[in-house]
Amino acid sequence: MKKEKLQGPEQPVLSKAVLEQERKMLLDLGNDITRVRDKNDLLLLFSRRLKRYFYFTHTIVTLIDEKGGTYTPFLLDNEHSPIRTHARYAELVKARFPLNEPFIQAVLQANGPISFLLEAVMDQPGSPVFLKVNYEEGVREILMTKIMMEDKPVGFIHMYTDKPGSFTNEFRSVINGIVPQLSGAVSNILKNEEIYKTEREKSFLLDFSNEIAKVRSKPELQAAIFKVLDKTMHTQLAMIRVIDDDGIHLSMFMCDPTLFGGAKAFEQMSNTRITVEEPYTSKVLASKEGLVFSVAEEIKGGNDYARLWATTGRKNMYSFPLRVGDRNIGTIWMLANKLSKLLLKGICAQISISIANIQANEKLLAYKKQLENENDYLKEQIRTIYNFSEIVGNGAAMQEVYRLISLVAASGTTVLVLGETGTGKELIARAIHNASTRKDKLMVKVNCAALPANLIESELFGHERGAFTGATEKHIGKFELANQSTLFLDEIGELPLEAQAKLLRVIQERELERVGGKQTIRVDVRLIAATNRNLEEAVRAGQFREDLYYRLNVFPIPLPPLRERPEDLEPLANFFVKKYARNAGRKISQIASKAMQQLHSYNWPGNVRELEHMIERSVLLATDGILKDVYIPQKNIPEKQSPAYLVNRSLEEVERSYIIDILKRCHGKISGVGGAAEILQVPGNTLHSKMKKLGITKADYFS
Ligand SMILES: Nc1ncnc2c1ncn2[C@@H]1O[C@H](COP(=O)(O)OP(=O)(O)OP(=O)(O)O)[C@@H](O)[C@H]1O
Repeated sequence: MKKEKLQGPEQPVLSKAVLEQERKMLLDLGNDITRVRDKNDLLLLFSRRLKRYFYFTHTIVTLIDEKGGTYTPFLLDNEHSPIRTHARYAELVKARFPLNEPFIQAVLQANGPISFLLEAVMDQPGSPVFLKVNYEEGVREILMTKIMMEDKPVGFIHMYTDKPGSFTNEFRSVINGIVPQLSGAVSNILKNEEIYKTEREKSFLLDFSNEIAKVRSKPELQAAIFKVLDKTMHTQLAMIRVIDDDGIHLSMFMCDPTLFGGAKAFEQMSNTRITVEEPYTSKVLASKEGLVFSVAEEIKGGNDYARLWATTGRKNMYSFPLRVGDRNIGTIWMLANKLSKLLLKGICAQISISIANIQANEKLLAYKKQLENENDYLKEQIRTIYNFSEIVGNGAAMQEVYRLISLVAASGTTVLVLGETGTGKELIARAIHNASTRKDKLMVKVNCAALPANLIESELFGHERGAFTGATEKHIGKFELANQSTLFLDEIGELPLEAQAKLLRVIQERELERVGGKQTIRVDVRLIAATNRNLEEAVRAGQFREDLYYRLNVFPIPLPPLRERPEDLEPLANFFVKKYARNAGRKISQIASKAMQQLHSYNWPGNVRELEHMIERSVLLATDGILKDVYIPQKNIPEKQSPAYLVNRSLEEVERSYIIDILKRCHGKISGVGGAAEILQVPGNTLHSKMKKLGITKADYFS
């Protein structure tokens, strides 16, 4: 060590006047300190007071870093410091000076203020550069004293003069007396700063948390992160990597592409899929509160990434594990000179939750999409496998019908199709049959309403030759015909009570005897019954056996009337236009919107059958390629039809009105003596089919 001029710390003998001076100064300073709001004001007041009594150029306060090892400027005298214009000033005010060098060690070991001639110490090995800089600006001597807090040095007061010898005994004695007060003030400032910083950080975190709570998607999260890093942390995101579902790999989740100015190396790096074992990543993931990598140190250590980091001019790479609870979900990387740990910790916690939410949301959306696709696929499958292609209508009501069909079709369960006349009950029965294992055999249909009461049994169960008058041949009944297939009992509600009892027995026993026969015949028949009647009411009215009702009502499929599924009207109308235009060899491709409106305004008591007939008629009457007119039934049709009324009506309409008229006259009796079929001179069955074709229901002739 070069020879240095050490003054004090021996206690000087002070005159009364000096003591008085010191007391007054301490008092003044005490008052000042209570008024100080800004930390630099403290130093200014201190300098000004002191300058009233002593000569020196300027003063600064440095603080020892928390972790020790260095000290750094804290309070600056921006008014008087001669080095403010020095080229290295900006560097000096931010610098960290090591504590383990002889100059500052001498200060630490001294029991009070200690002064040095700069010339003597500035060139010593390890001496802080501010000594030389001050010397270059004309400063010649420095007086230093420790600031103590709870018996520990926390910093230093530096006082400088351009006139060696300025730091007299009196001066040093006053400084010595002032130090405890100054320490208290510095300590208050530090505490206040800490509180203020914490408050500010908390408020930033609150703002960020509010912002991030609104985030629903990755781009929104990116915007929120970029904003907080830029505005609050004054840094940029280098990268966020998230751990893949396999728990091993990490993929790039987000980065700020502007940070490295589109460097190829970054692109390469971000596209590389790394694992949790990658040395840096594993260190970060294992760390409790993140790691800071010094860019310079990393370059020295041969870290290739660090060369890229250095291009930003920032000193450190901050990396934090992204965690939700105890689970690591990724890592975040930011380049900065200095970042607040508390703030980083809070921000990373929020980012972690947000990423986890977005991932969960993305998974949910993907799952939903997959379910939707599966649903579409299954619907399509149901339609193709079960061949519902001839059934038109895709509205919610029909979807439910298709679902029920697909549930029941493969089983042998008895099905009861319920719905108004013309809603498509037979179509549904066929669809069930076609989707069942019995599809290779024909479905057998019996219309229970169309059979004369005395023939029903024979029709269903067959008869032996000579069983009754007219039974000249053995007759195989529909049940036997439908063995290993499906028997469709249409209009089951019309079955006479006697036949109901027999039917019940066959259903229960799965065996029958032909009328007039002795032999028991086992049958394997799947039953589908349909009715437009309210069977429960019929049971209550004693018209339908309760036990049979329960046997049939195993799996009911209700078919909604057309007026309750208007969404199906247009597809159905278009379907029938195509069908009947093709049948008639006509080129009609669409229905005019006015006609469609008319269709929608009608409430379709005869349901799809009525619509079908109306379209068939309209197609035949159409004059060009667009169906402009539909023939909606007129209400209040006069009882007596005048010839004028018959004008412009189709043959079918006239036929329909005529049959209804006759049925009305016969009080609804179709076949037998005095029945409509007799008057019209056609067999009962023929009249029944005709009525069905023309959509004539009981409502027409009983009204
Ligand atoms: N969804 C539909 N898609 C295509 N055509 C349909 C549809 N529903 C009914 N139809 C047609 O309407 C007409 C009447 O249908 P179906 O005979 O099945 O009705 P229903 O309910 O059995 O009538 P009823 O009670 O009078 O016996 C048939 O020509 C049928 O093809």
